[in-house]
Amino acid sequence: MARATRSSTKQTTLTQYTTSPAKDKANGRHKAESDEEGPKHANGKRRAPSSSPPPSKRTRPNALSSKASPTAAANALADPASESTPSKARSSNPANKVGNVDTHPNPPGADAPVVKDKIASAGAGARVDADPPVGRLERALEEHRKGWKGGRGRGECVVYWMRMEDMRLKDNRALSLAASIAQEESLPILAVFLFSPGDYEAHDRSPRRIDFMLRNLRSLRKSFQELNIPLFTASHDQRYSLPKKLVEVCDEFGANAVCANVEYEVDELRRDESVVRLAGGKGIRCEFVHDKCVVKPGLVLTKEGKPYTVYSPWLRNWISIVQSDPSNLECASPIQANPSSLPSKLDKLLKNPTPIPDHIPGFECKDSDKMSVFWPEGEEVAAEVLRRFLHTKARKEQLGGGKGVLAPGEVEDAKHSRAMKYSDARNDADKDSSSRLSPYLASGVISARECLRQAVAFSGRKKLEASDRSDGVQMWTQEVAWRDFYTHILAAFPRVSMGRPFLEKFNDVKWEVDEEKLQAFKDGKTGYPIVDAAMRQCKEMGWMHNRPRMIAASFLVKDLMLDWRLGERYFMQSFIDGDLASNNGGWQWTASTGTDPQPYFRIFHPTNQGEKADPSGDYIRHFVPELRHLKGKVIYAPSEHMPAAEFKKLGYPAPIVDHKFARERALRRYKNPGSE
Ligand SMILES: Cc1cc2nc3c(=O)[nH]c(=O)nc-3n(C[C@H](O)[C@H](O)[C@H](O)COP(=O)(O)OP(=O)(O)OC[C@H]3O[C@@H](n4cnc5c(N)ncnc54)[C@H](O)[C@@H]3O)c2cc1C
Repeated sequence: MARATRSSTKQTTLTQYTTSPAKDKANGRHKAESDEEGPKHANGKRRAPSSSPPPSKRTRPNALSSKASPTAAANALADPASESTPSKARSSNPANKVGNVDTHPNPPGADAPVVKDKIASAGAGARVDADPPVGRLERALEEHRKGWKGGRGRGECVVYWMRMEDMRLKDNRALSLAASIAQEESLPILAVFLFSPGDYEAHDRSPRRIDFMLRNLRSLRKSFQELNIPLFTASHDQRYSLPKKLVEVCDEFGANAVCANVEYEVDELRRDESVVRLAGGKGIRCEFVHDKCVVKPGLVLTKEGKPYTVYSPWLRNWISIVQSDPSNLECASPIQANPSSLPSKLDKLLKNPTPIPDHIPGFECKDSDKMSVFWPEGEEVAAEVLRRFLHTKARKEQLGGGKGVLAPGEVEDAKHSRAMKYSDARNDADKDSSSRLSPYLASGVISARECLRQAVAFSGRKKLEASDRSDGVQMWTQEVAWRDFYTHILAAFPRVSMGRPFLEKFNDVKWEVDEEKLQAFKDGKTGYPIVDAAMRQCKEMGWMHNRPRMIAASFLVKDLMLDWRLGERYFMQSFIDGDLASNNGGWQWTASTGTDPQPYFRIFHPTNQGEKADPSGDYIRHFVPELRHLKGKVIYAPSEHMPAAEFKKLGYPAPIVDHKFARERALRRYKNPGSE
């Protein structure tokens, strides 16, 4: 019988979603922030980030009426005029249609207008922040639990609804919970995965991310089969009616209960709220549990009980919560196999599984073979990627995709491993200095808890410590915490995912509209070698080292003066590790519009940044072959250092913008949003 120990199936509930954000004046730091240009105070210190003005008025959350009918809830979710995450244009895919209203009115390629359409109004943003969807889901669950009078009594299974952010069997809270309910009710587990192209489209999912999802799902199907657990798959085009589809599947297989891990994007939370009402109305027990973050969003609060908006004090609080409550890092109970004899429908499904397609139409991954080498799928792979980070040395030949994250030739050396050297080397893009776990964490192929448990065990400490930035492992722990931080921000201030800047005062910053420059940026042809190497790494690997991500993002926003949302979107559409919270957080930090952002007057110099991020120049040489014969400093700014005729022979573009001019323009426009 599939089962798990209930005690370790952590089922956390929301503590508080406040009605006004903190005016947190504490001075937080983002990684690698000290080498930008910018005015200094007389004491030599750079100015602290400006504090973050909240949307002016917030109202108390409206408790959802317990009398709301399932249909009403479903209709509310399906209302195209509701403040859901705005969508992008892709095609005439029927998924774009809600009733007769086309939710994606712009033709593909018209990037600038599409981004405009993705921006919710200030009012809509403030309203969604005032009553965040995660709180609404929690309240719906509470009502559901209170009103629960037992299920159908004669159900045939318990459904674990897997989604694209929790693609693992190990340390999976919703799966463990499903297993424990199944054990109590003496029922088998059924795993369900519903493909939702409309959601992938609305969230700018990249074909590589979708391909990675499909590859992992195939690997998981085998693991499920070994446990006699059938996996049901189906594709559903109308994303707003996905809750209905799920409940139909539950009905078809006679499910008593359905369990899933919470996803923190606005649309997903609204969808799940609808699932609770629809399924509850049919006598199906519903459980959504917190799993993505180490500490549940809503738990790390200021003394005033408000969400933090600055990283450093948030981190201190986060660490003390993790240290004082070991259950935060506890592994969810392993599940056991289903009984050998299954109800006939499940038995049939186990023997004749529903298909996992090669691709999802509209998301064909042209370089799937290459991606499978760079980023192989599966839980064992993720575990080995983590092990190598902790135990093996950095390699120059691994700066690109090479033979992938599991390329042979690794050198075991726990004393000088990438983790041990992380404090000093994490910003070096010219070798594999970081873990490269982000694709696995973003798809939930490994849990953040597991990463931290392994890091603690490796360090020989008894508990998580993360205060010492000179200690590689502790420093890395703080990076994993950024993932929690940005998810907490998304949960508490959901408007950030609706195109709204966290610092509303920067909403009016004037952006350029320049398709040619945008294209040059995407193609890695800006004439700034470090930016071009970064953008070509993105094209080549579907991934980028963190430092080049920051440099490239800064170049788009502050040098080209193009809307940060264009870059946010392009990264999501390109990366295999696309995660809405981290991507949005990274872009808003760089654009100086986010929580605890890079102050607007500190502008990366793309040439100096090249020298810092790529001290050997090998990163540029690898990704920009036109420059592979250049030696010394010339590689960071060839047009400046070489005679014009020599430079021309390289076949490499001259800079598409003058940095000095661009810097002054950015300072002007940020200082007085709305002005030229
Ligand atoms: C503009 C921009 C966009 C970004 N978009 C994404 C994205 O879509 N998905 C994504 O996972 N990360 C994103 N990041 C964060 C970061 O760049 C990547 O997580 C990191 O480069 C992944 O490499 P790694 O796994 O080797 O990281 P490591 O340095 O080994 O860190 C370990 C893990 O910690 C987490 N992490 C580290 N730094 C950050 C950070 N600044 N913010 C959030 N999480 C972090 C990641 O899960 C990462 O895998 C973005 C950063 C910027 C500046």
